[in-house]
Amino acid sequence: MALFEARNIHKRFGSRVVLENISLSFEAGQVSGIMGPNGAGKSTCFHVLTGQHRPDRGEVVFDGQRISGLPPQRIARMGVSRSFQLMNLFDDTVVIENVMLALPAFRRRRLHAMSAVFSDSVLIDRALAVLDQVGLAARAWDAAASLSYGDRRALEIAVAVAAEPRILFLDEPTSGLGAEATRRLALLVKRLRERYTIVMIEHDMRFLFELADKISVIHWGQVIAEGTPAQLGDNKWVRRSTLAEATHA
Ligand SMILES: Nc1ncnc2c1ncn2[C@@H]1O[C@H](COP(=O)(O)OP(=O)(O)OP(=O)(O)O)[C@@H](O)[C@H]1O
Repeated sequence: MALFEARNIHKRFGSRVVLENISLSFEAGQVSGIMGPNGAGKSTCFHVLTGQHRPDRGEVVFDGQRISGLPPQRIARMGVSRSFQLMNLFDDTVVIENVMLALPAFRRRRLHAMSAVFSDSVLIDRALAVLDQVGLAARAWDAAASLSYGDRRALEIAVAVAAEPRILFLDEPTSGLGAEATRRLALLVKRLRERYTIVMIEHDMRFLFELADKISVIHWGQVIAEGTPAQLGDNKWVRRSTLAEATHA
């Protein structure tokens, strides 16, 4: 059975139906991708999967348990972590603090003063281990605001990873990144896939096709195609988009 499933999801805003009847499944240990044109409903779908939106019909099941309708914080505590399209970091702090605040051990200790947090070697070691996973351990004590755009994206992923998820949702991880930062992010996702089940929305087809085991194409609020990158290479919509991307590159 898949680790995570969406079954017959329907979502409308007022009279606008955004998701018609979406079914998706993500296998443990795989990287799954979601692609589709602007406005197809990908972000809405992500919001439904991770609990920010409640579906009007259908259900979301994680590890055999129905999670649709639960508050997003509860879903997160069950092991579902996500990054957001807009970076969501504390800029007036150091890099490691962003990670420490997201550690379950931090919440369990109920430490309120940051000075207490910084003298807690267990929290520091755990946060450093997380930063090491994303290649930022050497920047731990630097100001968060001093990071490059690519490193900020890696820190955002570290914050999602700090929650010790079983499944990691990444919302357009390459958005705003240049070629070099995108290449480094691809290496990071390859490292993270050893530990986590990953689902990502992505516009960069080259990135997605290099990393994903399975890709679902969403269009008009429906899944119009699904398969391995090799299987999707022949899909009419995918070929058109790849061609468009190549001619704009
Ligand atoms: N909270 C909302 N209220 C009303 N309409 C919304 C809301 N959220 C999204 N929509 C509409 O739903 C449609 C799908 O939006 P969504 O952001 O899910 O698409 P997307 O595939 O992620 O697009 P993009 O690739 O541009 O990010 C759009 O027409 C959008 O205007």
